[in-house]
Order: sequence, then C-alpha cells, then structure tokens
Amino acid sequence: MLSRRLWHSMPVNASRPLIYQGTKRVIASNNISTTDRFSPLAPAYAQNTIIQAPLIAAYSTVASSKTLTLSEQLAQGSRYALAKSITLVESSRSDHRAEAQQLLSYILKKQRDQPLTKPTFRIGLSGSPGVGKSTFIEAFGMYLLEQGHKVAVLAVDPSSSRTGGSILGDKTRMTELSRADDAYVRPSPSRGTLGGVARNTNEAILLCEAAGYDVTLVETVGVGQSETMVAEMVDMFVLLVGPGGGDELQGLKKGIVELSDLVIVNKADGKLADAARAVSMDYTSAIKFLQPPSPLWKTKVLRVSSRENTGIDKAWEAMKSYFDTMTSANKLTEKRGAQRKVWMWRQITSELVDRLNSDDKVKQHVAELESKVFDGKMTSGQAADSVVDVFLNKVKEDRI
Ligand SMILES: Nc1nc2c(ncn2[C@@H]2O[C@H](COP(=O)(O)OP(=O)(O)OP(=O)(O)O)[C@@H](O)[C@H]2O)c(=O)[nH]1
Repeated sequence: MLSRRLWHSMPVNASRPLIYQGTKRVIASNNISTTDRFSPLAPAYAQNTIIQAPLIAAYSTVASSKTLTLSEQLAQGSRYALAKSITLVESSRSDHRAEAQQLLSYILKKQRDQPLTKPTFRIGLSGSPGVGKSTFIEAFGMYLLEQGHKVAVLAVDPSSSRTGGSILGDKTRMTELSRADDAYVRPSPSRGTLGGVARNTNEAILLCEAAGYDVTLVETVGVGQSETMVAEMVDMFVLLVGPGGGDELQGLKKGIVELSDLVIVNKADGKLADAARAVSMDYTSAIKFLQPPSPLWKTKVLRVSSRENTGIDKAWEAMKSYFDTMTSANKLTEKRGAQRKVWMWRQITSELVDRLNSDDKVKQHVAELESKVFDGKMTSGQAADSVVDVFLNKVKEDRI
C-alpha cells in the first residue's frame, strides 16, 4: 500500500510513480496518443491506490503530450526547448520536477530504442578565477564549431549555492559562442545546494545530448567540492592553470591535479610565454609522481593562448586521443555507468538527509541527540542509529 504521505516522501527523481487523474492510460512510449488528457498527479487518488512494482516501471515510460512535444522539439535541436527543459530540471516546483522526470524517462527510453547517431563527449573544465576559463571556452568552442561539432556549455558554480551570488555567471561570458547557432551556453543556476546544482547538471547533460550537442563542456571554478563533483559527471577532466599559478602544484590542490586527464597552461603568449613554459615543465615533472586518473592514460600538459588562439587545436587533439583510447577499451561506457551509480548513492544520501531534516518528529529528536553528543553523553554512532530508528518507525507508521 502506498500512502499519500509515503508517496510525498519518495524522491521525485527516482521511481516515484506518476499518477494521473482524468483519462488514465498506461501506454508504451512508441504508441502514444497525443490526445490523452494527463494532468499531473492527484494525491487524493494516490492515497488509496495500490501501486505494485511492475506498474511503477510501466508508469516511468508514460509521457504526456506536453512531454512528447518538448522531446520532439529537443530532438530537432531547438535551443528554446533545451532551455525550457533545463529550466524544468532546475526547478524546485513539484509539478516541474514531475514533468522533468517524465521527460528524462522518455528520453532514456527513446535512446535505448534508438541510440544517438553521434558519439557524445563530456568534458569538465576547472580552474581558479581569472585563469581564463571563459576566454578558453570561447576560443575552444568556436574551434569545435568549425570542426562540425555542436557544443553545449554548462556551469557548476559553488559560489552561487553558498551566497546566491555567482563567480561564473555574473558577467556576460562567451559572447561569440553564445550567439553561434550550433552552441548553447547555459549560465549556472543561482539557487540550490551545490549537490542539487550538480545533480541538475547531470540531467542537463542528458538533455543537451538529446538536443544533438555532441560535445558538452561542464565548467566549474576551482573551489571546494565542485571539481570532484564535475569530475564524476564527465568523461574527461581538464584543469586550466595560469602561467603565474602554482597553487595546485604546491600541494594546496594536489587532489585536483590528480583528477585531471589534461592540464592546460593558458596565457602562453607575449610576456607570459616564458612563465607558461616554466609552469608547464613543473606540471610535467610533478605529474610523474602522481597517480594517473586511469591506467590507460597518462595526464598530458599543454600550453595554449586562448587570447591568441594558439594551441587550441593541440588541446582538442589530446582530448580526442583520450576519447579514442578510452572508447576503444570500452572504458567510457563503464565510466559513465559507474558515475551513474555514484550519483544514485549521492542522491539517496541527500534525499534521506533532506527528509530527516524535514520531519518534525525526527527534527526534535535530532536536536536532543545533538546536545547529548555535544556533551559527550552519547557517541555519534549511537545517536546516528537512534535517528535512523526513529525515522524508520515514522515511515512505518505513515504506511499503516
Ligand atoms: N594574455 C592572455 N590573457 C588571457 C588569456 N585568456 C584570458 N586572458 C585574460 O585573463 C583575464 C581573465 O579571463 P577570463 O576568461 O574572464 O577568466 P575566467 O577564468 O573565466 O575568470 P572567472 O570567470 O572570474 O572565473 C581576462 O582579462 C582575459 O582577457 C590568454 O590566453 N592570454
């Protein structure tokens, strides 16, 4: 029995069934009548509905006419539809989230039946503020367009989730690329936790690919957890450094260098050319002592000037070489599968924590336990067990 409360406590992104009032029909996605009237979930209906596992699975492929239209527009490469779809996945409104999940399920089903014709490549790009990320993406993106690719640029901005402001999104960035027909540049969402933003970005990548963008760049700024999160959603992780830099090398950020499949020393031009050469040699020797992210690939170090457009082609060659090496060993499919599992667990963890925090009874219990833990009257482990027990009992009670 799935009670109304339990339904509400289920994550909207997982297999929470979509339940409709009005004309109810479970239909295969390849046989959908666009005249079906679906209106989003009716809690009153859900309250008395027994939903069994096979039905849940069937519901996940149900698509409303609105979803179908959006997905058709996406398949035709409409930037408007892409923007609208990403807005849906970023929205916290439950009806939007339901629509977004319907759209994503439909897209996944479609891609299982009919895989994308072009291979897709997801590239993460990180670097400290001012290192030249926008300038590089602008130059690199324009180069990719010349090579016949369609390029999407997404951003995971740790500052926006903490402060509501944004390091990456405030100024007009990548103006030429933003205007190009075959490019789509999405500013970072300005709300939500970093985990939430990252999760939305994962879904946005799928949407970009469904809209025919075969190269997706996910940009982040080198702060906190954001690089690790981005590295866990892309095929290849690229670190952009400046000629004066060295923070990363000095051990402050050794972790990020270890995550990197390619290090690009930007601003290798004019007076900065010699410094860029020296930094690039430093990285090349330092990397020899680090664990490579994959045993099949040795992290490369290259110099570019985004301003003067030099070395951009070499950077792309290195990326393609990585892509070819990994795909021919079937490692990218494996990597993407493993990443999906990582994200599933991240989301389970964050959903459970959200729900623990939103339940009044549990919240009160947590407050009491926190003070006991603080005073040393209870161990952290005992308190954690107790919170989980109270929460599970609460779920059980709600079910009855
Ligand atoms: N000389 C030189 N300057 C560059 C190059 N690339 C970027 N710059 C300059 O570096 C400064 C910062 O560039 P951005 O592209 O805004 O850097 P960013 O990393 O995107 O900066 P944030 O958005 O603040 O994170 C600007 O003044 C650029 O003109 C380059 O290849 N050579």
